[in-house]
Amino acid sequence: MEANDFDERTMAMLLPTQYVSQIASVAVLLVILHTMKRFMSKRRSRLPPSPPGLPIIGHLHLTKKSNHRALRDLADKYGPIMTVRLGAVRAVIVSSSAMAKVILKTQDHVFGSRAQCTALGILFGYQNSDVVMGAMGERWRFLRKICAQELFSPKRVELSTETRRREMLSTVEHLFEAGRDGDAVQLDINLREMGCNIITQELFARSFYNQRNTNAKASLEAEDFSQMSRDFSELGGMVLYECIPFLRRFDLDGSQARMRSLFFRYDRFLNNIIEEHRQEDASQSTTAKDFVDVLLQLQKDNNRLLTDDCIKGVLMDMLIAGVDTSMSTVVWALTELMRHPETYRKAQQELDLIVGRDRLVQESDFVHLKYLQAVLKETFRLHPVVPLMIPHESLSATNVGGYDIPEKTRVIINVYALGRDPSVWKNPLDFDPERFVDSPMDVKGQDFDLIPFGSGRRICAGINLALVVVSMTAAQLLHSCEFSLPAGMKPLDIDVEEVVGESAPKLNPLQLLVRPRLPLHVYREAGLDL
Ligand code: HEM
Repeated sequence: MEANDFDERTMAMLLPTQYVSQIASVAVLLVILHTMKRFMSKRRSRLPPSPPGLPIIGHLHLTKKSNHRALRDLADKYGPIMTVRLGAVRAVIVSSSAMAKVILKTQDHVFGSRAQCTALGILFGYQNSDVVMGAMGERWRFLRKICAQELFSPKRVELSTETRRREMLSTVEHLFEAGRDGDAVQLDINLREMGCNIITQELFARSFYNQRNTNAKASLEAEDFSQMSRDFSELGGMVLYECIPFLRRFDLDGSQARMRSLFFRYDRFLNNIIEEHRQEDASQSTTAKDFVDVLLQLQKDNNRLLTDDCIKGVLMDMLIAGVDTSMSTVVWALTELMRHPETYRKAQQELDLIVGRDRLVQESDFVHLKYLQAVLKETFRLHPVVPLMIPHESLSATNVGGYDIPEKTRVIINVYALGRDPSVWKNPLDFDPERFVDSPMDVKGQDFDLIPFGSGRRICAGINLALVVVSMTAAQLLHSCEFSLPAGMKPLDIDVEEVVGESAPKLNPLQLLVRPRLPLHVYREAGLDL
C-alpha cells in the first residue's frame, strides 16, 4: 500500500466522520435555536388565562358546551378575558364591557369576521353565504347593505306599521277570547306566532298563523313551520362533533342526521317560496313588494353575488334570528312586571297619562313613554335573549388587554355577564327600571355596559325593526290588557328560569289571566270583534 493510497483511504474514512461531527454541530445549533425560539415565543406569547383542562374535551365539562352561566362563573375566577377549549375549538371569552369595547370598537376591523367551519354556518348558512355566518368580505358587506336599505331602513320599517298594528290587534283579540271564561292564557305561544307573522310578511308577504283561520291547508303549513322552528331551537348552537371531530363518523346521538333532515325541510320550504315569487313576477310583473321580490330583482340585474343559495341563506337568517328574539324579550318584560306589581302599575299609569284610555296606543307615542323605555332597557340588561354573542373571529393575530390573540381565534362576548357585572351595576340581580330613568344609556351599541344587540360592524342587522316591535308590543299589551295572576299565585311565584342555549327565552310558559282594560268602544272602533 502506498502512502498516497493510505492517505486517500484514510481521508475517505475520515471525511464522513468529519461531516458527521459538522452535521451534529449544526443539529445541536438548530435544537438550541429552536428551543430558544420556543422559549422566547412562549415568553412573548401570552394567551389569556385558562382553567385547567382535560385531554380531548378541554373545558367542555366546565362550560357545558358553552353555557353563559357556567362561563360567567369561570370568568369570576379567571378574569374578564380568558381562554377555554371546547374540545378541539379554542375560544376567548370576554366578560367585561371594557374588553368588549376593545373587540367591538377599537379592534372591530380585526374581530369582524366569523368562523367558516361551523356546522350550522355550512348547512343553514348555505356555505356561509348568508349574513349571520358570512366572513367579512364583499358578499357580506353587500348583503348588509341590502338589508339596511330594503328591509330595516327607518322608511321601510315605517311602511310596515299597518301590518304590525293588524297583527297586534288580532293577538289582543285572541287573548281576550281565550281568557274570557277566566282561563289562564299562555302568552309565549301567542306572542311568538304574532312575531313570526310580522317577520314572514316582511320577508315574503305570508303569515302562517291566523287566529281566525279555519283553512285546513294553512293550519297544516303553520304546524309544519312551527315544528321546523322547534326542531331548530333543539339543535342548540354548537354541534358536538365540532368540538370532538372524530365523533363525526359515528353520529352517536343522531344529531347529524336530524340536522340534515331539518335542513332539507327548510330548503324545500324556501325553494317553494322563491319559485312562487318567480312565477308571480313572470305572470304579473308587479313592482317589488316584499324582501324576496327585492332580492330576485337584484339577482335579475345580474348581481353575481346573489345566488339562489345566498338568497335562501339570508331568508333563513331572518327566520332564525328574527322571530323568537323580539317576542322572548317581551315575555321577559311581562314576567318581571308581573313579579313587581308596583312597577307594573307605574308603567300603566304612564300609558294612561300619555295616551289616555280613549284610544289605542300608537308607535308614535313610544318616544314619550320614558318609563316603559326604562323597563325595556332593564329587561335587555337582565334577560338578554342572545346571552352569548354569535362568535366573532380574529382576521389576524393581535393583542387585547396585554394578551396575545392568535389569528382565527373565536371570540365570544358574554352579554349575560356584562349585564350582571357588580362593578358596573348596583344590585345587579334586582329588576329595577329606576336605574335607567333619566339615564341617556341606550341599547344601540354605544354604551358597552349594555349591548344586547352587539355593536360595531356586526351589530344586529334587525335592530331597528326589533326595537319597534318589542316596544310596540309591550306598550300595546300593557295599555289594552289587564293582566293578573291565576288564583293562589303570588308575584314572586312566577319563575325566571331561562333556556340555556343559543337564545335564552323563558323556560316555563308565562300563564296569566287577561281581560280588556279600556272602554269597549275603543276596541270596536279599531275593528276588534268584542
Ligand atoms: C330583541 C331582539 C333581538 C336581539 C336582542 C338581537 C340580538 C342580536 C345579537 C346579539 C347579534 C350578534 C351581534 C354580533 O355578533 O356582534 C345579532 C345578529 C343578527 N341579528 Fe339580531 N337580535 C334581535 C332581533 C333581530 C331581528 C328582528 C332580526 C331580523 C329580522 C335580526 C337579525 C340579525 C342578523 C341578520 C344578525 C347577523 C348580523 C351580522 O352578522 O352581520 N335580529 N342579533
